[in-house]
Amino acid sequence: MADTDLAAQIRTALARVEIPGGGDLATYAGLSEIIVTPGAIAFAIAVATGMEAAFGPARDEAQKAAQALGGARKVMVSITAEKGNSPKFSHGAPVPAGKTPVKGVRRIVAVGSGKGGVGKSTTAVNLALSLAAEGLKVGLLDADLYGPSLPKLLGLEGKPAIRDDGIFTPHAAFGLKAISIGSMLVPGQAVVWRGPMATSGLRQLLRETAWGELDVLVIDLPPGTGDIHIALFQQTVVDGVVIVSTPQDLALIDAQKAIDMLRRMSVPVLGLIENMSYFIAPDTGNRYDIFGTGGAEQAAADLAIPFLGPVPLVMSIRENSDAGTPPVIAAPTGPEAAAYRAIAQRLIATLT
Ligand SMILES: Nc1ncnc2c1ncn2[C@@H]1O[C@H](COP(=O)(O)OP(=O)(O)OP(=O)(O)O)[C@@H](O)[C@H]1O
Repeated sequence: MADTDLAAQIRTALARVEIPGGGDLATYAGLSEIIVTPGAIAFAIAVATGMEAAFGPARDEAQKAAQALGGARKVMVSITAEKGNSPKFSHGAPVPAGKTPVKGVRRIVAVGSGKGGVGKSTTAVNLALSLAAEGLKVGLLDADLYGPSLPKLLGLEGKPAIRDDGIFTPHAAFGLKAISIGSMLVPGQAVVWRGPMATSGLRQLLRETAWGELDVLVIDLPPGTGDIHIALFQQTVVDGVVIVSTPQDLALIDAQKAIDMLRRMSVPVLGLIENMSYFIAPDTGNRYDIFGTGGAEQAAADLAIPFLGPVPLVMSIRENSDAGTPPVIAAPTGPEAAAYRAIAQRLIATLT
């Protein structure tokens, strides 16, 4: 059945779900678009602030109705308090209480960037693998719900298995436990979830995955600062964030914004990684500091954050990543692997 037909069938079924105050969910103005992918069904019910609990039974019924039609798909129905009515998280506001850890996970390190395309996902994958190479049990979560790249970078195939109790079994990839919303989409399909659905999707990936016991969970964040970041940092104990930047970007205006947000939300900034820092010629192996040296250290010092190290600009990083074999696995003794390993070691020292 086409995804749109299934969405329409679900909407029809929601006509039998009563909502507080009379009426049914299908015609309720707060019902979002119903998103259907090969692995998931997601929609949100926007309610006035204070009405969240009253809508609980309607949500549960909606969940059942969607599950009955959705087969093996994972159903995510979230209730969200209407934006206009909810308290704003504004500059200088105190961080809300209620951050909780993730069961079985000792440390959470998120990888972020001020803007897109700086190599954040590539860095997150190779950093996670380098932490594993230091003997840690490592998980990797692709929280870049709008542009998931983990399936490609790790060569993940197929959807993650879902247990009878609805919990995801993560993929095993080069010794990591990995999960990505991208695995639940068909290739080329864009995620068009609006804020509340995206944050609820992230919450489920984070909390309803069988991580087992992990020393560290690395989270690949979306670029910039948005709903996903705020939701994650409000709800979850994150040990810190690593910021990836490129030398061209070292005015660091965008990174500065990300750091400001982290500080306001009381999330430690673990340090700066300078990606595509210097060039290694593929033929001679010679190093060229094409952007000069010392800029990143200086920028990190200006921002009062630790400098975790540079990663060279190497053709093989792109080629191996595109082929689904991370560079630290493809060439474990190469200069790129050494760079990621040095960063992982500094990070471990920062965390312990
Ligand atoms: N050090 C490097 N040397 C060579 N190529 C690199 C390096 N780091 C990343 N790349 C390449 O740059 C491109 C962008 O990298 P990546 O997808 O990791 O960026 P991103 O910041 O996560 O992007 P997005 O914002 O889209 O999620 C990819 O083609 C990747 O292979």
